[in-house]
Amino acid sequence: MKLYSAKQIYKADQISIKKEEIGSNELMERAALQLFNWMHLRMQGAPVKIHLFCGIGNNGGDGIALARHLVDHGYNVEVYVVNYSEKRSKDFLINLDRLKDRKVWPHFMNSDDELPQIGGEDIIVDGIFGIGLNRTPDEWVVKIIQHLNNSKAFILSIDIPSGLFTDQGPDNFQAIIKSNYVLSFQTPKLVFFLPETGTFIEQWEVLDIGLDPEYLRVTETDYELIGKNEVLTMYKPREKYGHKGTYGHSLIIGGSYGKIGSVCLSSRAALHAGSGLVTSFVPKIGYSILQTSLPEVMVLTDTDENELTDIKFNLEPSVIGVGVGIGTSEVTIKALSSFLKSNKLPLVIDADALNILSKNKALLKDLSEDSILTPHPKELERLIGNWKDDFEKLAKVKEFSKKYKCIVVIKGAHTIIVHGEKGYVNTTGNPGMATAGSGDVLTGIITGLRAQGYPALDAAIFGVYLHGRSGDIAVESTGFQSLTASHLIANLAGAFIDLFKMPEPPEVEKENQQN
Ligand SMILES: NC(=O)C1=CN([C@@H]2O[C@H](COP(=O)(O)OP(=O)(O)OC[C@H]3O[C@@H](n4cnc5c(N)ncnc54)[C@H](OP(=O)(O)O)[C@@H]3O)[C@@H](O)[C@H]2O)[C@@H](O)CC1
Ligand SMILES: Nc1ncnc2c1ncn2[C@@H]1O[C@H](COP(=O)(O)OP(=O)(O)O)[C@@H](O)[C@H]1O
Ligand SMILES: [K+]
Repeated sequence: MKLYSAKQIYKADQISIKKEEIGSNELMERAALQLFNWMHLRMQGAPVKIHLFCGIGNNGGDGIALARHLVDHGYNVEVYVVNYSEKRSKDFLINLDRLKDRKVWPHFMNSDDELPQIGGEDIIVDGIFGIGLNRTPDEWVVKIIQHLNNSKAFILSIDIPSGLFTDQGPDNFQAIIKSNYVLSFQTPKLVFFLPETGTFIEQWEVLDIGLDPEYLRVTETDYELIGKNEVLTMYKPREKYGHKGTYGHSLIIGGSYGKIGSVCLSSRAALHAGSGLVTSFVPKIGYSILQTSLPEVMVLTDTDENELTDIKFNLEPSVIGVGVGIGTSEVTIKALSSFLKSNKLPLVIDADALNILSKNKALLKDLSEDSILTPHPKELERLIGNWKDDFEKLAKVKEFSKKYKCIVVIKGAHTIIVHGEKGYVNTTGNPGMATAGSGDVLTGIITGLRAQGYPALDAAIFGVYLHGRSGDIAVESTGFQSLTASHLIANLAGAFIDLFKMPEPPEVEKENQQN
């Protein structure tokens, strides 16, 4: 699913109005009806108090139009206009008049002097600012926003939590509504998925207001949301006459004294991801451990007992996953440096290999083309330096990706895969995956996919999706706390099978089928 910028949404808006020969207020009416239907379906006329806080732009206009529908259906409504500017939008004014026709008089708020009382069981509809926010709100508006956040009421935001910029980082975190639910028009916004701003959204849903499908289809976006539909097109079926050679050979290079487990996890994950053959290259200390715990995996060893000192092997793998558990000792840095200098094979680079690259930036130019780097936030910071907000981070990663012709997997709650100017935002995974070794499993999965001939970008995107999906399947039986990295491997099979599961029909349809 594409993630459109505010500029693109406004463009879609204009094109739709022109093509359909409708007024902009008709589009607002569509939006308001969608909002109303969503609420009405869930509330079924319940006499709960609904406080609608509306700005003076089109987001506020949506709120005012929604208020009219709620009033028409007998809901218990209180409307407030947060009067932060004299420049009221045309469609806001049209809808304000329509509301007044129903003898509903909003409270106009020009300061934070009189903040309304809001009960814990009430509902707040947040229509103060939408995607038109272009500067930090005034202090008195921030106070109102704080007042709403401090209430115990359920907050439903129209389009985007008020105070959140669509395409830039926030400068005042106090000025943002903390939404329980966001009903976002046509497209979710990138900020819903970034670590700094994603915390302002508990749940979101897209309402289709029928913006011009042609424009939406042909318009390229900087970011895409990755779900099942997106990865299904990448999936490579197994061939009837395929043999283990068809599905590639993964070489996992890693480990040091006390950290052989990471290599076990990566190697096992590569196998479960479908790699035809898997070999692990470890210090001697890892030999018996791997041979006993993973009979399917072949093992090569360094000349040193405890750490990697000389990475040499007599085989031609399809891809190499390097870095898990290697440490950053001088000898290992040397071994990795000379390996990278001579290597031409595709790479997946993780953990301490990334830390070594960070300390020895000259090595970055030795990476084979389309190498996949999988840093967690701390490793990323070492690699690209710190950032002022998530947008600066993304811009820096894009530059890095272009400069070194590599793919960067920014791991986190919504992992983002960056390739040049484009970012792919993953939707699977859960906080249970914040556990030791979880990243080692991801390295193995991506390596295993790359071995099977998936292009680098597909391997990174599909690998991240599968990793998260197996976490989501695992958590159903482990709970968040007890999920371990090994569960992620055990449930990878389920993640593959789930790709081809038909979606469950809604309950209503199931009942109809039975009758
Ligand atoms: N596009 C679509 O498909 C559809 C969109 N729809 C809805 O429209 C919403 C966008 O509406 P919008 O453009 O009127 O902007 P909105 O967010 O209401 O802000 C209002 C104005 O406030 C101003 N302003 C900005 N920051 C400020 C600040 N800190 N303090 C004070 N003032 C500030 C700024 O004007 P300025 O003062 O800069 O001239 C801005 O224009 C969108 O989110 C959705 O809900 C639907 O109706 C149907 C179809
Ligand atoms: N809250 C979360 N939601 C979803 N995925 C998460 C969350 N926390 C961590 N993960 C995933 O778990 C993995 C953790 O990787 P990493 O920090 O390298 O772990 P380790 O070094 O222990 O192997 C990443 O793939 C990350 O995206
Ligand atoms: K809003």
